[in-house]
Amino acid sequence: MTDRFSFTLLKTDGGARRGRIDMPRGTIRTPAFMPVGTAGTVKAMYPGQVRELGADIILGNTYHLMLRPGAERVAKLGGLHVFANWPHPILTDSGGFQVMSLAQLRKLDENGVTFQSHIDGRRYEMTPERSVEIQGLLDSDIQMQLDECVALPAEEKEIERAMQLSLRWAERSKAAFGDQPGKAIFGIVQGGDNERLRGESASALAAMDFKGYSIGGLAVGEPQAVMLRILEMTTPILPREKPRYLMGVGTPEDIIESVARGVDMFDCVMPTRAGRHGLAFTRFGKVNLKNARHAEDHRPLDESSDCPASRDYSRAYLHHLFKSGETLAAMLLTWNNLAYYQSLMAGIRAAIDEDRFEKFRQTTKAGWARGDI
Ligand SMILES: Nc1nc2c(CCNCC3CCCCC3)c3[nH]c(NCCc4ccccc4)nc3cc2c(=O)[nH]1
Repeated sequence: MTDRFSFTLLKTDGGARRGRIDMPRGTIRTPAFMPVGTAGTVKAMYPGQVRELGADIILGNTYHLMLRPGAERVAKLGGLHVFANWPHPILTDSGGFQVMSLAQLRKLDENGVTFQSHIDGRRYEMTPERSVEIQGLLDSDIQMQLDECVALPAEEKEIERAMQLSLRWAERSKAAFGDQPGKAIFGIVQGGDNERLRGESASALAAMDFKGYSIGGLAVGEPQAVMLRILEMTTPILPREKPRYLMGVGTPEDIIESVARGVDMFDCVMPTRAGRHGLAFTRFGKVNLKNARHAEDHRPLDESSDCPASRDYSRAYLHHLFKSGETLAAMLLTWNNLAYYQSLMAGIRAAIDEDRFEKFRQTTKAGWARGDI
């Protein structure tokens, strides 16, 4: 065990990196997929199940928790790990991205963002300092600076304004975080789809000596090719010996292509949210179980899987559960999807360990392309 945050780059294979983050609450094997939790655990899953699937770390939801039950109350109840019975590492976002996508009547200025709760209309002010305070009250292990993410496409001057503001907020967030050896705060690279601005953001943040770096401002409406081009020119500017976290990404294909371009950590609501809506991720591709073509298909999603949700239930039964609006539908498909995502990450890590990542990438993508499954 360790009393401080440390990242070890164990191996590289082309652009892909295999690493490990050691923290007081546990070790995170990278490349890592981090399931998104709402009140600190993952919808339709038991914490123990999420852990058994191989998740070393999950996301907590700063925006949601600060509104209800409130960060101070979570602290009074022992912090998020105790509250939600997840004793392993938790990463929290700063909340700014969610404010801009979920809150009403939000106003952003130099000091921060003020908004009204979408739950009860109460007014809040989120500054870099308050965001760090909230993430501290949640007892988050890996915290994010407050930043401003612009949706794409956007004007260059708008992207530049938001990127420069985010750099000033990076300084304030890091100052507010201070020195907490067992925890980390990450800077967030912005700059939209503009390579000059991305370079300025990444270089300035690298000089601020954060313990890790998030790549923000992507998966916000740009084509995948644009996201990958930005990754290609951003990761080489970031310190090699620190972890890179691509925020909000993504599909299995996004993940494998981003690993190839030097990304270590991922989060996305896709496997959990899509699972609740009937979309199954498998090694053969995606299956929409609400589609009538599954109504009499006795095959499971993947008979060779070691996940009961993928192996022990027919597509016909899953189709029935979704058509009937049964709770078990969301439980089984969330379980299948997280099992698939974690098995993909385990396959990526093993492939890098054994110098066969490129072969793994081609074989895995070919499996998805099998079409009618
Ligand atoms: N600070 C910050 N966060 C970002 C996030 C939120 C990452 N997930 C947090 C997580 C916390 C707990 C609750 C859930 C969210 C992003 N998510 C996406 N794309 C998602 C694209 C997407 C993918 C699938 C479905 C919907 C949307 N781009 C993002 C860019 C940024 C960014 O620049 N700055």
